[in-house]
Amino acid sequence: MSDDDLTDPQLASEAELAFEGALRPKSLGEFVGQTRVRGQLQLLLSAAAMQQRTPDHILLAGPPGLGKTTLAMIVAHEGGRPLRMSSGPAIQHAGDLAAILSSLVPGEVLFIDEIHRMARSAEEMLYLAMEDFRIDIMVGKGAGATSVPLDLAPFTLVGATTRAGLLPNPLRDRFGFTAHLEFYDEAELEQVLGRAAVMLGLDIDGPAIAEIAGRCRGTPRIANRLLRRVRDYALVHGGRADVEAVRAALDLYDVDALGLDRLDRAVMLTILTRFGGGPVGLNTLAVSVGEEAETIEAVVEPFLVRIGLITRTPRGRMATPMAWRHFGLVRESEDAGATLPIDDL
Ligand SMILES: Nc1ncnc2c1ncn2[C@@H]1O[C@H](COP(=O)(O)OP(=O)(O)OP(=O)(O)O)[C@@H](O)[C@H]1O
Repeated sequence: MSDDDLTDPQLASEAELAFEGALRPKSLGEFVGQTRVRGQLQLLLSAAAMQQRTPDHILLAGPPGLGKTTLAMIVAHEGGRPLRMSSGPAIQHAGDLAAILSSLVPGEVLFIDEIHRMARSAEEMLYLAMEDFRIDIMVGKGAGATSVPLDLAPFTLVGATTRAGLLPNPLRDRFGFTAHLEFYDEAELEQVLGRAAVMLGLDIDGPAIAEIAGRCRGTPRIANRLLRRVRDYALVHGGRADVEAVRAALDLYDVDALGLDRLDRAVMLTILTRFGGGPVGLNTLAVSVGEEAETIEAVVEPFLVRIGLITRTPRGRMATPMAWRHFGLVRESEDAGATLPIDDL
């Protein structure tokens, strides 16, 4: 994706990485929202500190951009522990994992992002490492191969996944605590934005913050990204970041009042105007929009379903009454696909 793809919750670029790093909350107290998860983590970390032991292994599950990496950093920071960062795709052999595990220092926090994408052989090595702080290393090949046990320093594994369902049960069961991160509500996003604006030294008013919060799809990463574009807009136009500036900046980047982008709108308008509101099957929809079915299913649809613009039925995707209203269209009749703008009625 490009840096301009403002509503993609995945991390975009090196520039964004640096920007995010500067805005990341450093403690649980600074971390906005996710009240339940924060309380649970606080308890887990405090109990470990009181008993002077490494905290249990933690699994953070949830969609991209909701704060999993940030929480892993906080777990290390709150306990004054060093942090090692890796990711599933970087661990393609058991040897990759053995190299990391054998060099951990006592109490270190090991963060593995996208842990569901780790190699199967490494996963199996991780079971023993998590349970007994030990791994077996195979030395030699064929009939002469022997396994040599290696003791590890006690560590806390923090795994992050956007696809908790893909993790094998033996791995999932070895985490002492699983946190399910939820999308943020608008009040929480306003707090995220307010905090980021202060850190950026941006002069922005409350209504402008609320306007951005409504468009960022419940995701702090998108909130911060939209704020960056609004800051640019205010800078170039030499004005304050007020509601007008937010609307102008986000209209320029094709992010509408609900946070829909160009592809979301193409999908919705296809369902509404070409298929009379549906039901329409995924593949037919994908061909009509000119996009991969997988992209529609994994990226576009979850958000449209979540905000109530479409429903999934056994016969395909259907637009809801809210969708007709949002696009200013009405369904002409049950069996006809044609639509008329509300203004024409
Ligand atoms: N609760 C929060 N309070 C304030 N800022 C947050 C919060 N959660 C996330 N952020 C901000 O959103 C950005 C993205 O968060 P983070 O990288 O932790 O998400 P993630 O869930 O790890 O995403 P991915 O799965 O793509 O790695 C960070 O820059 C962070 O500043």
